[in-house]
Amino acid sequence: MTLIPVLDLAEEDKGLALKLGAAFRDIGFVALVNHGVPQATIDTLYRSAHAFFDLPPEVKRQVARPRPDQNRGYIAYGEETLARLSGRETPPDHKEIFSIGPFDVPKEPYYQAPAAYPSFAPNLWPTVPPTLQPAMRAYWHAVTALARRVLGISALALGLPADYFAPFTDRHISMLRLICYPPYESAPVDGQLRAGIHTDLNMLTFVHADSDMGGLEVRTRDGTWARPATAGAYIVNVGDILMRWTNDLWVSTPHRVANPPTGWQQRRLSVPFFFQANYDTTVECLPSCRPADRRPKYPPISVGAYRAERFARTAS
Ligand SMILES: O=C(O)CCC(=O)C(=O)O
Ligand SMILES: [Fe+2]
Repeated sequence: MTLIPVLDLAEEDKGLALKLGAAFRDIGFVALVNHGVPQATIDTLYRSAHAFFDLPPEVKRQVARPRPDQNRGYIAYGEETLARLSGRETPPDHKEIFSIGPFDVPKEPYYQAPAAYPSFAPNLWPTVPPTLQPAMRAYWHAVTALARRVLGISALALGLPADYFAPFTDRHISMLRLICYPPYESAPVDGQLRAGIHTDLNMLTFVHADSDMGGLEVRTRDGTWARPATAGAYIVNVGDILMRWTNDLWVSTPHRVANPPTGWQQRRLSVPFFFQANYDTTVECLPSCRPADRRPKYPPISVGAYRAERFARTAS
């Protein structure tokens, strides 16, 4: 039995919608093949990411994250502990990160208003390697196109018109991360993982990774850990905001990045794209998810307010 269903995007959206809806209800994850993101765009991104993470720490720190509430720039080893998102204290994740958000946004009040912060905080582009910025820009555009297709299929799966989410995502505040999971120099300390158990806060996440050794693991409903084969495929999962939007019909499933076998000497790179709706989108139970006899589980909330609330709870 395959626990994470594999969907072939060469098929028609209507048929895919049935499979996607079932997977997002049951496990909250799918693997996508024939996804349309050009292999050359992916390869160039990995090459640039390797070159960046190979740099000495002091060079990477030239683009260090300016403030803890901004997901921008270089986040060094020791600075992120994903298990904290659900209130667990663990050693830090064994990883380092380079992160960007939207770029080339118009100089208009929508993007500069106080409510826009930190969704449109400026990016910090490294000058070395020079290929990194163009590679990330090209990848962002390609993976955004994939996200738009999956959003359309998601809307169909929810009994909504294919373009339902378009007005809520036309100024999306997504984040693209390059994550480097280095080999362990000494054995992991008790409770340490490459990334601790967490759920994603955003709408839909699209993960591509260059290796499954010490890779992604997904908690199934019976508490066991499933290991999707990421090689070449996109692993797409429902995040907390989409779970809330669907009134918990679709699940935002806990996952983690496991430690590799003892002595494993290779780094793993992953490039998660955290697709998130416009900051001023009101997330309230979708019409097709409204229970007939009861009130929706959650009051309406804006994407920006939701983020601020979750951040405040985990930052202390
Ligand atoms: O590296 C991966 O495969 C997934 C990472 C992840 O789940 C996250 O950063 O939210
Ligand atoms: Fe995640």
